[in-house]
Amino acid sequence: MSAQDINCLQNSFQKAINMSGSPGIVSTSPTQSFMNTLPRRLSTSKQSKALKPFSTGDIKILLLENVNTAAIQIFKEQGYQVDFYKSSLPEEDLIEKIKDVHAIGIRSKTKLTANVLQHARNLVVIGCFCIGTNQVDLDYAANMGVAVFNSPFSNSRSVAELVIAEIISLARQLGDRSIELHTGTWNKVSARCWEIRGKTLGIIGYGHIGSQLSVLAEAMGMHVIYYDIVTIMALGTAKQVSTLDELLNKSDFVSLHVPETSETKNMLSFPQFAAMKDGAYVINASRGTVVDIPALVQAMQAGKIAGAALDVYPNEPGKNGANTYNDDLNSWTSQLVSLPNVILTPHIGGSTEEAQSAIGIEVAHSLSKYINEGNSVGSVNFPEVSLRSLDFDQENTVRVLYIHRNVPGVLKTVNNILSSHNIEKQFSDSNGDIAYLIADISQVNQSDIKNIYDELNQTSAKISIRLLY
Ligand SMILES: NC(=O)C1=CN([C@@H]2O[C@H](COP(=O)(O)OP(=O)(O)OC[C@H]3O[C@@H](n4cnc5c(N)ncnc54)[C@H](O)[C@@H]3O)[C@@H](O)[C@H]2O)C=CC1
Ligand SMILES: O=C(O)C(=O)COP(=O)(O)O
Repeated sequence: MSAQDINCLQNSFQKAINMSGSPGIVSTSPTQSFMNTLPRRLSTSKQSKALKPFSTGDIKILLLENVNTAAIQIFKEQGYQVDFYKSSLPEEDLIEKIKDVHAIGIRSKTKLTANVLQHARNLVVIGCFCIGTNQVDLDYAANMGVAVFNSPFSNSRSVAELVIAEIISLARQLGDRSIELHTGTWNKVSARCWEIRGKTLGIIGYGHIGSQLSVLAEAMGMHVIYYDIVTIMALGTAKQVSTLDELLNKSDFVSLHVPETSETKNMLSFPQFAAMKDGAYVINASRGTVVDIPALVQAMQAGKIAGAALDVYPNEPGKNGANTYNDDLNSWTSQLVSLPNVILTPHIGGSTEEAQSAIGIEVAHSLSKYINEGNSVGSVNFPEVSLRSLDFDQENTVRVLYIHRNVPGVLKTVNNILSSHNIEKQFSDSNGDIAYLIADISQVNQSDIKNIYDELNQTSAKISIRLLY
């Protein structure tokens, strides 16, 4: 019987977060603990200092940014309380909402900064229902004992297909022809319209999306070169080049597929546009900070760049609607929209039915497994630890989930505390300053549970503790 079948329970603890110091200074103080098996539905009191079992029905999850219904269904099947919003929330509303939830699901828009996370008293896990995790302060979350999960490749194909469409659209000036005809102008031209066969595509960042794009582009007869900070096996007949400049010098189309980092900020700016071929095209479906848009505008006005497709922007509106994309958000908007052969899309690279439902299922399962079993495999900020499902058939078994600072002597201390019980299985790993131990212990009486919790809670390296039973 799996832990899910049994609707295994989760603990809870109230986190009192002391933000007077660095992000690393996070103290947790339990006000409750939980779990039991399904038939029991016991109430919990947030004020109580005693350990009280509670059901998955007590788990609160906040879902923002129109996370797919497949995820909502999975969470509801788990019995969690789901609070769902179509858009992101203004920061003050987010701070209010995040205070009491155990889990939050977001997409690329919601910024989970230290300033927001410090208010999260009960938070156990964050789900990014997308690829990028730059919107979350991952270190801060790890130091709070909060694991973060994403979906590393469920929307890669959707992005690659969009980019293929954009390469052809830019080469044939499709956007302009369509706008002209929508407004009554017949403009049949072939000047500076090209086939893409035989042209060179330069891919910056040859990861999941870049390499997928490479295969599709070659299938249409393009030559592919790529630049990446790591050496990556070429697919098909693509070739890795050793410098960004070499890629820029040789490419007819340049497409960016790097994450948002300090190194990728303004990766294409004035010098890089100057290094590109005359009449080249630029496509950015990675992150808005990667292309210096005023520099792009200038390069296009000068005729150096013949077209651009942008899916992402340094500032993006928090919700759909008219007049959300204007100069109030980005000072260069009016200049950009007045240029010919510029395709602007509202961050829809991963927005397909296929991608969104696959992401919904994948991330919802990751979150449920972490909440119900403590399984952190796939987490992007945490040691990856799992144990096979807790054996609920065996009486008096408790799973201990202990997140702690990665300092010497912790295992000895913890195992001393657990030593009067039978440690059935145990696994521990570390990731930088954070370490995570899972242990299943048997021969534990109900009366022992609070003692174990209290003793673990007094250990100096502890970040957070959950006991599942
Ligand atoms: N427009 C949209 O809707 C979507 C946008 N994205 C964005 O696309 C990005 C890439 O996604 P994946 O391909 O899945 O990521 P990935 O992690 O599989 O690949 C990224 C590649 O970029 C390389 N890289 C990192 N820093 C670099 C640098 N300074 N110079 C050159 N190469 C560098 C890495 O080594 C890696 O090979 C995501 O981080 C996300 O920001 C992802 C999905 C949808
Ligand atoms: O997956 C990503 O990183 C994306 O950029 C897609 O973001 P979204 O889910 O559309 O907000």
